[in-house]
Amino acid sequence: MLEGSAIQRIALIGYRVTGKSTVGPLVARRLGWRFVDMDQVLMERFGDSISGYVALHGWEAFRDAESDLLRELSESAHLVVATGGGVVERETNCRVLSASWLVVWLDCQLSVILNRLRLDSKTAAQRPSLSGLDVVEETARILERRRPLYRHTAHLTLDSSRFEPEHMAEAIVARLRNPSGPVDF
Ligand SMILES: Nc1ncnc2c1ncn2[C@@H]1O[C@H](COP(=O)(O)OP(=O)(O)O)[C@@H](O)[C@H]1O
Ligand SMILES: O=C(O)C1=C[C@@H](OP(=O)(O)O)[C@@H](O)[C@H](O)C1
Ligand SMILES: [Mg+2]
Repeated sequence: MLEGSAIQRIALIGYRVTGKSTVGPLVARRLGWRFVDMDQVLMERFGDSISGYVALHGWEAFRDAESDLLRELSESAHLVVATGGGVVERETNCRVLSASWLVVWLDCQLSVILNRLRLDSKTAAQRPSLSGLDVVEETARILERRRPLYRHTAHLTLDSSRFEPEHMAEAIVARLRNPSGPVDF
């Protein structure tokens, strides 16, 4: 487990639409730290949407770029990062995160995820199909596979189906200031 005084960076992990990109800036603002959304940086590097890039180059190329960026960010201090939902697909990423970040898993109920996926305007450009299956089947299957990876990698878990973004940001800051506090909300 990380020591409180050693925590220099916070990573938000979790499935698509669990609120990583929404909660991250709220945490950074409270701490006076920098916020980075990995998907935004990757789209700037690609000069393309995630959907456009994956259609041309495939998921492995996306995962390579994502892993390179995570390693780069792991050199910085006073940083809050919203990862992409698939960052845990690479074991090396999980090891890097657990070792040198305070990792917060935003968990969420399947029904809420499906609803947010349908409503969120970023879905078409930033969340291309992972499997070719229909979205309900894909989400259920991939969530089941990833949940143990998120759980294993995280130091703190918050239920994004139950809490508002501001409330979760508050809980994350409280955990940073008191590392022996509760690990689940
Ligand atoms: N705790 C929450 N309660 C209600 N809506 C939320 C919550 N967190 C995120 N949302 C909404 O869900 C959508 C996806 O959020 P986003 O931050 O982009 O998720 P992620 O980065 O995890 O994919 C947005 O429309 C956002 O407003
Ligand atoms: O679930 C995934 O594998 C992905 C999630 C997306 O990010 P969000 O979790 O912010 O939607 C984005 O990184 C990309 O489409 C891959
Ligand atoms: Mg996001």
